[in-house]
Amino acid sequence: MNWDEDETGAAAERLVGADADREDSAVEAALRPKDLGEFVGQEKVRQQLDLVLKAARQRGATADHVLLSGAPGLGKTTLSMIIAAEMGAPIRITSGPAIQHAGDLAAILSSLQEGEVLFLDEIHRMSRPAEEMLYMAMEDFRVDVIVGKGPGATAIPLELPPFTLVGATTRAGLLPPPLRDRFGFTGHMEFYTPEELQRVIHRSAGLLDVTIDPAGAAEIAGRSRGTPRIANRLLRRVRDYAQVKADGVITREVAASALQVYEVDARGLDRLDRAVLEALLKLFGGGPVGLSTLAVAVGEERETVEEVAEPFLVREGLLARTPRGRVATPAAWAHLGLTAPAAQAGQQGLFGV
Ligand SMILES: Nc1ncnc2c1ncn2[C@@H]1O[C@H](COP(=O)(O)OP(=O)(O)OP(=O)(O)O)[C@@H](O)[C@H]1O
Ligand SMILES: [Mg+2]
Repeated sequence: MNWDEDETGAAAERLVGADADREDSAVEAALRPKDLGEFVGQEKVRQQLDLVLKAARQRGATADHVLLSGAPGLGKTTLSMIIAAEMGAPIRITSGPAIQHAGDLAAILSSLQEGEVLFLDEIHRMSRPAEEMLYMAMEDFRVDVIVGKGPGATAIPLELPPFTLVGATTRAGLLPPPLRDRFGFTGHMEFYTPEELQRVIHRSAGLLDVTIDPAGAAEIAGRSRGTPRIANRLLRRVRDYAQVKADGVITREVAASALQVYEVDARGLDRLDRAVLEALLKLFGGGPVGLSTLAVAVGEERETVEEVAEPFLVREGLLARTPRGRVATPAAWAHLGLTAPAAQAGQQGLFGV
């Protein structure tokens, strides 16, 4: 969806990138679960949302505004569509960056039907004036439309039908508190467990008419970085391989060979991730080393290393950011099959081991 925005080239083409690429956008519609029952994992959010929606339905009311926060590819857009489907309501989809002026938002709000779901993706990227208009719309179902300019400008109040705002953000921390407070329910999406991803993969394989055995699904799940979008993408690449090189059936061996071809390793690290780790271990003895030095060593921009490779390495407990620089953890040495030098052993206290 946002492959051409604030992303480096390296990030945009990554097989293990969490943002949607063009192909994803085309096939995702077909793979999206249509109701809460089909939605895999996220037990807590699902249960809570189920209650919110059931209660609203019983009262014959419009559901409260919902905020969904979580990393890219975890199912925020999917869940917003499920909310509309569960409420039997139409859905209007827009995004923060698409709303440049308060007038853009006023136009959307004033054309909503009663009970409609308004999905506002990347809500943290909305302009300030639009955000303020949204406060009033969410709370009082009313907006003030400003007509004219300067001293002669007048505010014309406009009543809105009750609607449900579903906001999505990858950065809940960036939302101003007044906006956050106006949501009746906030769902925090977590990364998926390998078992949950396995279920996602089996489900998608069924829809794509691909034969896969449980071990094959487990192999792909383990490399999908806790993210259904990546799981679905890897499944499609493995399917290509299975079709060309094997008899079309995805087994553990087929999945592992395919992902080796695509340079996605057993833990979901790709070439860039491994290059960063290898430089850190082999050239700098595990660190600490400054970000700029590390970036030069792998021939990448500082930002690419910091924003594209590091977050996952940190999440996986392979790399730590310390005030003195980047440091490899014992798990990093183990993952690359290398032995930490003796001096490194003394640093292990850093990681509580
Ligand atoms: N719980 C789930 N069960 C099954 N499939 C899922 C689930 N969550 C996400 N998916 C699949 O993952 C893909 C990405 O999901 P979605 O577009 O909803 O993510 P997102 O959180 O909106 O990402 P972004 O932050 O990039 O907008 C979809 O194709 C969907 O089919
Ligand atoms: Mg989305």
